[in-house]
Amino acid sequence: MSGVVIEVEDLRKAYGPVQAVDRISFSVAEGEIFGFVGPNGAGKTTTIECVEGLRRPDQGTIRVLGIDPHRDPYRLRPLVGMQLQQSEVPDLLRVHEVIGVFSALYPRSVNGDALLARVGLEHRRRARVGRLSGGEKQRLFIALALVSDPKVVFLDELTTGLDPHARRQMWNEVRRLREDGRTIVLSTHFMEEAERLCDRVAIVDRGRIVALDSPQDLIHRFGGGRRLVVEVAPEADVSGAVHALQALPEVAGVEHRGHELVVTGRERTLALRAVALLAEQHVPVVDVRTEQPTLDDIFVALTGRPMETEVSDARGVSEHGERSRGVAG
Ligand SMILES: Nc1ncnc2c1ncn2[C@@H]1O[C@H](COP(=O)(O)OP(=O)(O)OP(=O)(O)O)[C@@H](O)[C@H]1O
Repeated sequence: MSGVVIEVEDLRKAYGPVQAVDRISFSVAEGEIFGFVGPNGAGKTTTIECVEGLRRPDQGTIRVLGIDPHRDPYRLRPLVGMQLQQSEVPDLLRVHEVIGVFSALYPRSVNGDALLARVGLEHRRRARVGRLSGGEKQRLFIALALVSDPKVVFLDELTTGLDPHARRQMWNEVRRLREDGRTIVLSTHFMEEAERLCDRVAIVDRGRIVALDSPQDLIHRFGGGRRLVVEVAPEADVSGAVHALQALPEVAGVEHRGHELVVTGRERTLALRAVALLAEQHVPVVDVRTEQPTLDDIFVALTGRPMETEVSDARGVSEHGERSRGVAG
């Protein structure tokens, strides 16, 4: 199979008039962390669930480990791990009971206690699911996805609703899955998550992949290059310096905003050359900082609009709301 674990060609799925997935093609290599990033309703879950065999596509071919998930679901099932959504595990069950129930679904499963130790939940073995914190629940869901010791793990919005600390812990868990030699496919609303975690990212918008590459290459290709922001003294006359900067081969553009000069370009030497030139021109510089483009910038560059994350924003607000109520009360 030459290291390709997942191959998807021309996937399409509509719900009535809504074309949720519109001609999506991609492949995932063995040992890769592959991410789908996009706003609510972009089609991430539909794509992942078609690949898992949980939803039937209207069109397209899918192979996971060489298996068609719709023709041969029982052969595929033990080879892939799927993270469940919160609501799918009864709150009253205890952690070890949930692991037991899931283990019974597979002909071969890993030791439940070893699995709980692996995700740092051994001390919560007898806790009821409803008593777990958000981060603990997500670790339980990772454990459940690993019950059959799968080669491929799907994680859909694993960190939505978690605080930054728990989110970072989750990232480490996902990295450890890759260190085991597994292949991971995840979806996220969070550009930072995709940037930090994924080897390659498919940016999805309105049912289509609008870009697919490593985060670094996407940033390099669509990020608009480097930005140097130079704060100058209020009394400085910068008109001559602006012209001189524009003449530098490294410089693509110069914008004068209040007391700041924003210098853009692609070369690594941009900052050094620009600062040296300002010194030569005796421009009094107060502060210099460089700004790197992010995947958020890429989304804007590709779609012409910012990535609105209504669900995650709404959850963020309610999280803060709960926290501030907790502090107040
Ligand atoms: N079972 C369904 N029935 C009807 N429409 C659906 C169904 N599932 C998804 N959709 C619609 O298909 C589109 C894609 O939804 P999908 O859940 O795949 O996107 P997503 O990128 O995962 O979004 P989110 O981040 O909100 O989960 C949306 O317009 C959604 O409303």
